[in-house]
Amino acid sequence: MTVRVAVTGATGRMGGEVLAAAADRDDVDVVLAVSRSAGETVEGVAVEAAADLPELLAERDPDVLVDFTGPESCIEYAAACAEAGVAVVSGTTGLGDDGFDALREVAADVPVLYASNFSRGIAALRRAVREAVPALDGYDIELTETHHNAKRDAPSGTALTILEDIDDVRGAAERVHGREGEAPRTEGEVGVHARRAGDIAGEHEVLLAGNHESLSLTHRAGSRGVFAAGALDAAAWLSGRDAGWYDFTEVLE
Ligand SMILES: NC(=O)C1=CN([C@@H]2O[C@H](COP(=O)(O)OP(=O)(O)OC[C@H]3O[C@@H](n4cnc5c(N)ncnc54)[C@H](OP(=O)(O)O)[C@@H]3O)[C@@H](O)[C@H]2O)C=CC1
Ligand SMILES: O=C(O)C1=N[C@H](C(=O)O)C[C@H](O)C1
Repeated sequence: MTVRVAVTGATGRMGGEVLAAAADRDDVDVVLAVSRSAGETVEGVAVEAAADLPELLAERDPDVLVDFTGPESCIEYAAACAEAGVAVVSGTTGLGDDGFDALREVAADVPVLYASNFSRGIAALRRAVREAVPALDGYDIELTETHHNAKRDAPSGTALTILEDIDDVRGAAERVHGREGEAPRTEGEVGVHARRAGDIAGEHEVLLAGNHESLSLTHRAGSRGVFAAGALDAAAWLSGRDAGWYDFTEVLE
């Protein structure tokens, strides 16, 4: 079955990657691509006005919308999907508690699959972290993420997800964002470091150190294509499901 896909933020880095990845697959068909500035063609797809999204959803009847945009637009576009009965796959980060609450409201009406990272490698890293942290009780933990110089939010959505994983298995910890001046480590804190440089697609390292040893769990995305592929796998998986909140790990099971 071919899943009819709509893409928001079509002129953005990830929007373009999703359109490029979709062109190489026969399980998805892009029926709509929108941007705040209509008129461009991206990967051979004509980009239409995001302001017309409600009407365009009714007219093109996509099964799933794939959204990599900004926190405000993600919620606006998802609300339009709730009205139109269109499922939502979103990887937009920086949503904050209010944004997640709003997205969960959308999930009362349509299926919503959210992931701060659509790579399989990060899913595996998260499993490894959840195993390593309790196995290395008392070890210091430092989390470092590195991204391109145009990224808006810090720390990355993936870093926040990994921090939640650590809290889940070890109990809530104090997070120390960078250090400066007289700043000795306190027991149990997790150091969090965000680097921004060049066009790095995304790197995350969890460092555990203690007992005269250290363990470093590192993931590097070689290109944004890995995220686009995961998001389209999620779209194909989500189509036709009941309204509700879904996780990328369910796609990988
Ligand atoms: N979960 C994952 O695996 C991944 C998540 N991301 C996340 O995806 C998001 C987009 O990243 P990226 O593509 O690099 O960013 P870009 O800035 O390149 O693209 C985002 C696009 O979203 C649209 N947009 C941005 N702000 C607004 C707004 N206020 N209102 C309406 N539209 C807006 C714009 O598209 P237009 O002008 O066409 O409307 C913009 O080009 C980020 O949150 C990033 O963290 C990125 C990679 C992987
Ligand atoms: O903005 C990006 O580029 C990325 N954002 C996501 C995040 O915030 O974790 C995922 C990926 O690392 C790329």
